[in-house]
Amino acid sequence: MTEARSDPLTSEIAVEQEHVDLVYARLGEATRSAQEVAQAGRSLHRSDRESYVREEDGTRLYERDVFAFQAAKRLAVLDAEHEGLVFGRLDRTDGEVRYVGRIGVRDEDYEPLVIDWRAPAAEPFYRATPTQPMQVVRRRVLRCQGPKVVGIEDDLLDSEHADGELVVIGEGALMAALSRARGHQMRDIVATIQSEQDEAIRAPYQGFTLISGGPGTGKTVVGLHRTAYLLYSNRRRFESGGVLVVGPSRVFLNYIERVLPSLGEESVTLRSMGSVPSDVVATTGERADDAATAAVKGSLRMLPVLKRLVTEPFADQPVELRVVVQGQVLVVRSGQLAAIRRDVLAHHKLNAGREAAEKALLTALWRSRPSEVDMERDEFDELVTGLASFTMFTYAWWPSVSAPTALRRLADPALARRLAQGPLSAAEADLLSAGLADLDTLGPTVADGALLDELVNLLGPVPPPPQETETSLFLDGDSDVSEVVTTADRMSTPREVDPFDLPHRTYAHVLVDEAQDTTPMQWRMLRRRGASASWTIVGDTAQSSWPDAEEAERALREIIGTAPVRRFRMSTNYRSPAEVFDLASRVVVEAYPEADLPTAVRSTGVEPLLAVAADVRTGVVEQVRALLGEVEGTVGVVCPPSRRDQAEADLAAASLEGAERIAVVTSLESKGLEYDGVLVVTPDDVVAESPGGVRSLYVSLTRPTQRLVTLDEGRPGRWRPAGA
Ligand SMILES: Nc1ncnc2c1ncn2[C@@H]1O[C@H](COP(=O)(O)OP(=O)(O)OP(=O)(O)O)[C@@H](O)[C@H]1O
Repeated sequence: MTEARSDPLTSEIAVEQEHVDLVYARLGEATRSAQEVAQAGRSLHRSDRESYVREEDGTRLYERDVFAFQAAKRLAVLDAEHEGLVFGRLDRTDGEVRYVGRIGVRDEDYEPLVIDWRAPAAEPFYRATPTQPMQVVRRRVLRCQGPKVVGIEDDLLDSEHADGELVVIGEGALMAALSRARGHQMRDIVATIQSEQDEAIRAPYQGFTLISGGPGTGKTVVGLHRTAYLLYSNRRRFESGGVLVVGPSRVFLNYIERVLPSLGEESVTLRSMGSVPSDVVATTGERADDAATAAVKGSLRMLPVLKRLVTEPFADQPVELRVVVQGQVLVVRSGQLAAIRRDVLAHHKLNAGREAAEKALLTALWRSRPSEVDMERDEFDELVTGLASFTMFTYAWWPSVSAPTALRRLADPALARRLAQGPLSAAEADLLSAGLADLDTLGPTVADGALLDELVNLLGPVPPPPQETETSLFLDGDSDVSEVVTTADRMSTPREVDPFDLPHRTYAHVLVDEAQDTTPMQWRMLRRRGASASWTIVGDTAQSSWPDAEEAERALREIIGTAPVRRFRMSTNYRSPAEVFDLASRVVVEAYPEADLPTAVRSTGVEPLLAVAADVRTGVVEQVRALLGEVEGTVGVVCPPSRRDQAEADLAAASLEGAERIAVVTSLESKGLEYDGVLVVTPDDVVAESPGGVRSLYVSLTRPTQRLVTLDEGRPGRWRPAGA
């Protein structure tokens, strides 16, 4: 007892535990009572179908139900994460004490026990500083595991108003949070959001909010917390309209996917850039193209090529229409067919044009009839459209074309060269066709996604299939119809059934992370999903993998148009130790002097290790073994694409202790991620094999939270800055 009193941390924890217990007890009560009300409501409906719950009961039922449902949902997530519902406390100059948490909880008298972190009353928790204390004397961060308080970190903001009894513990929550080892998933920062981050999080939703800043400045977490904030402050708009969060890769999404649920938000669609078009095409991809091919596929110069592609007739299409009417042969010849095609495509998308094409064919046939054909126009049309030869012709001559079927055609080098003449050089056209050779076997690459999306837009949705019996009549066997949409295509594009429907899903808010990598074609794809949305765009041009930064900028400016723009710059690197970031920034400024360099706040006293090995494969295993011993958390092995699989196999074969903490990634895949220890394998190859060159190496070098090791082959690499 005396011992507990003499230890200020223990007694302060006990005080906070009391309040946290109160909150959990209240939540338990509310959950039970909501279940009872819901149960009562259900039996009311069951016992008397004609009667309704009285309005006010209904509202209460709704409120409690929602409250308990939300609370139960959030608690399930929090328990799994071992993080607390209540994480902050403010002691104010007027003596008021406010607790801040992931959701707001009130007691029976409607007095707040905890304030939702997104509520205006919680703002001083994030904005108050010693120079502008906003009536806050002490800011306290509680560290909880589930409902148990396990730690406290205080910031004294206004010592003048602190009375003698106020206990201040720890050196501040931020440093404590930053020095903790990382797991394989990103954690929320709700307890330690910094003032400049808070401003971006709470900015109004309208127009475009652009958040920039160097590596590790919290752009991603800020974007995600902003999403949670927008849902809280404008729930009706954003929950019904939908929020889309786009990240660079599937690996990245796995890394961030817990952040929003831990903040109580689950109604958000997360998509990797490769899977954005999954609402309109069945197969999407995460494969990367090589640097040069990606540059061609991502460029706006692809647009005229795709436009030509959709109007280009298939090689095996019939060249002449012949039907027999009243014993007379009527013919529409190839020149006339071409004119009809041009005319219909001037007014219709290909997949919406068959009906108009049919009408034009009927008119052409009608005009060509000899005088022996003796019938009215209506009768003539009915007769001709009932002829198998006519229907078979129209399906073969005007097939419905799916986007993958169209894109696949560009794998033919001769066709690619012909259609690309002008916008692309012959060498670029060859890269394009070679880059589509694996489309059928391996599926699309990330860059193909935007091309497929553009094609869906140009072709229009594939119309519904004809009746089953007709399908087998016209689709089986005949080589003329080999390019029409296959049954597999049809089944795989279930959304493309209503020709009048907008094929793309649209959203009320779009968050684009790592936006510096978004190619112009991808911006077009994203814009279709957010035509009337507000946007948050997060990025750092110094980390761009896109070779033509100016073209990407132009594409973004075009999306923004005249909409209001708000800009925020994050200035502090919370991830990398100063020693690591110093090396990384020297590397990037040599090639990219305008890089926006943040200030690293933490120092570990350990310089990066620049190692050289005669044999890279054994070197990798040795260095990873050492790193596993030096850091508690994750170890990332960042490789050039050509060495990734080998490194993974060698590390698996070595069966190192702690192997579950290792992740092997390419420099491109390491975008947005972080590890406690990082080994960058052959940095010169990272530069040579990545579209962004030195900028991609900069990304790799800025992934560690603790230790950085680089490994050169044979001798010190050319990438090293002078003096390193
Ligand atoms: N206020 C904060 N409190 C605690 N940790 C923070 C804070 N801000 C950022 N961090 C941590 O810093 C690290 C980097 O954050 P994040 O990945 O969002 O940065 P980024 O700017 O997106 O980086 P990059 O551009 O390199 O991808 C994360 O571990 C994040 O949790």
